Amino acid sequence: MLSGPSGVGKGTVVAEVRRRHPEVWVSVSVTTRKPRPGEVDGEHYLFVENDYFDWLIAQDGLLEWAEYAGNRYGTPVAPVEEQLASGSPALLEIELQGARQVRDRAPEAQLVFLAPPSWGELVSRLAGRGTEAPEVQSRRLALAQAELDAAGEFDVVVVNDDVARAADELVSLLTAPPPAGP
Ligand SMILES: Nc1nc2c(ncn2[C@@H]2O[C@H](COP(=O)(O)OP(=O)(O)O)[C@@H](O)[C@H]2O)c(=O)[nH]1
Ligand SMILES: Nc1ncnc2c1ncn2[C@@H]1O[C@H](COP(=O)(O)OP(=O)(O)O)[C@@H](O)[C@H]1O
Repeated sequence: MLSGPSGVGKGTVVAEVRRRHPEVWVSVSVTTRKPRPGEVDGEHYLFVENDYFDWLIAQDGLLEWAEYAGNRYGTPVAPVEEQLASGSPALLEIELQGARQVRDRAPEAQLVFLAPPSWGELVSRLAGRGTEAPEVQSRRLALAQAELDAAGEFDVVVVNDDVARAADELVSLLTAPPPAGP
């Protein structure tokens, strides 16, 4: 499971993992957020209405869900269970509250935190992406500060200095998790 502050490069690193290792299975989340230009329904997210999200919660259809910066995001449980039953790992890209829920529900899950090389680099990546208005960026950066403070809750911290290197490190963690600590 991969978490990290907005703009650190989670989407970019996961896309690189898929490009290099098409065999890696990545969960597609549902969200009430509106698609950004270039985002494909069913590929990046399943974009849904609030009512449908409520229905999924009522059906126990989500492994975890959270509200983040004014929108809701959740992991459909059935595909993840199917994937794990097949004996192969599942990669979930989710935010901190969701990561905590998964940790409580599945203590064997491996939690990976993607960290920026520096705070300044995070700010400039988020601004450079240019998909959010400045006030939305500020909101996400305030959340980012809290997320960085929680990095110690994760099993592994991967620094996204270089996309290819970070993607390789993530794949090696998926295929050969480190031994459990004491
Ligand atoms: N809890 C939870 N968080 C999710 C899920 N899918 C995406 N997220 C997180 O929601 C946050 C906002 O995602 P998004 O709006 O796509 O912005 P971006 O990560 O900055 O590109 C990010 O931290 C994602 O990792 C999910 O299924 N559950
Ligand atoms: N290792 C990297 N070095 C430089 N820029 C990066 C790197 N990883 C991602 N970026 C850029 O940072 C911005 C945010 O990346 P994105 O994947 O959208 O982040 P997240 O999904 O964590 O919000 C994008 O413009 C992306 O091209």
